Amino acid sequence: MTPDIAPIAWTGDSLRLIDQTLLPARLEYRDVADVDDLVDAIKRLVVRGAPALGVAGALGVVVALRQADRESWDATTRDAAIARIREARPTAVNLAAGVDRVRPLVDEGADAVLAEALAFLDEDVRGNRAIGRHGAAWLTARTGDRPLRLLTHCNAGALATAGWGTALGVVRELHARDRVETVYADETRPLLQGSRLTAWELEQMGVPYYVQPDGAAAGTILGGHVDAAIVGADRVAANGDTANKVGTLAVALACAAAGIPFLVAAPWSTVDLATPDGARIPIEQRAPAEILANGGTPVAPPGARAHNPAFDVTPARLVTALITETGVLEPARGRTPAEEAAEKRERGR
Ligand SMILES: CSC[C@H]1O[C@H](OP(=O)(O)O)[C@H](O)[C@@H]1O
Repeated sequence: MTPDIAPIAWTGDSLRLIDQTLLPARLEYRDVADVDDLVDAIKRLVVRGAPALGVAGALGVVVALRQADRESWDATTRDAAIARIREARPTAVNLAAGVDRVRPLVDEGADAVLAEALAFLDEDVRGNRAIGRHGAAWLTARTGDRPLRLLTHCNAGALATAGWGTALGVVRELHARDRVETVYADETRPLLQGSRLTAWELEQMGVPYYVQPDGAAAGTILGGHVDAAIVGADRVAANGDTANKVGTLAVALACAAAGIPFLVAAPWSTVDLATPDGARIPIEQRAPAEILANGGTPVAPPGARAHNPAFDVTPARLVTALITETGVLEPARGRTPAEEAAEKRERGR
């Protein structure tokens, strides 16, 4: 399925990425044919968002194999390069899962790996469309037929996936049904994925929205201006605890205090059953300069220290609904991904 906004694609020779650090001012692409380039692109968030990182990981193995052929790497050098891609960012389980999805095919060569990676890309887009349908159905079943006022945090749109989006995929589906009154998009300090990327996507969709400071979210929610919050995820633990962009926990707490739904939209590729709970999810700590400077200009005194976690963890008891491509589970009511996965396996037998 060809996505309308394709943040990641294979050109035949290289991995083509939308350079998300330049949006919304400039829509430019970066063609990556070198492992060092890809690791840099992942670390600098040229490509970002858990599902997008998964596909970048899978296609990144093709990049490594093609480079290994060009530069006559031995297997040890090749495997070390693949490991560097896999470990480029720690929190989104999708990156490792994407590499692991194609890793068994490495000895069959780049073409076999590419076929599997492109199948993975297509699965992600299809899954996101299903997430949109399941999320829209869950919300409309609980809110009647009035248009909804939604709140998002960070960017979980087409740009964060192989296409369509997860949290914004639900917004797109609701918008297609004329069920969105407005969206409050948290700007999402420090890298502004909300004001730069979510706002850009909402403009493309024609959805009315406000950009707001992250610190305004609780007041907007408790002020009665929001019917539901919907966010993405970078890793969902087996018990339903969810890691997402820093500031998400505050949104979830405000939703609980206001008695409105807090929804997480994520494909099963973001669920990590090997991680039992949120305490075991590795949280990426990013550079102090992202906090202490603005566009390279210091904003804090020279001696300032920074605490810059890229993510926080929302406990399952605050997650009203986890929207996946196979349906909706309700962790706050005790339904865990581990239980759901076990039942899916039983049904599959
Ligand atoms: C659809 S998952 C998007 C998820 O990833 C973002 O993190 P980053 O921009 O640092 O890659 C953020 O947590 C989003 O919710």
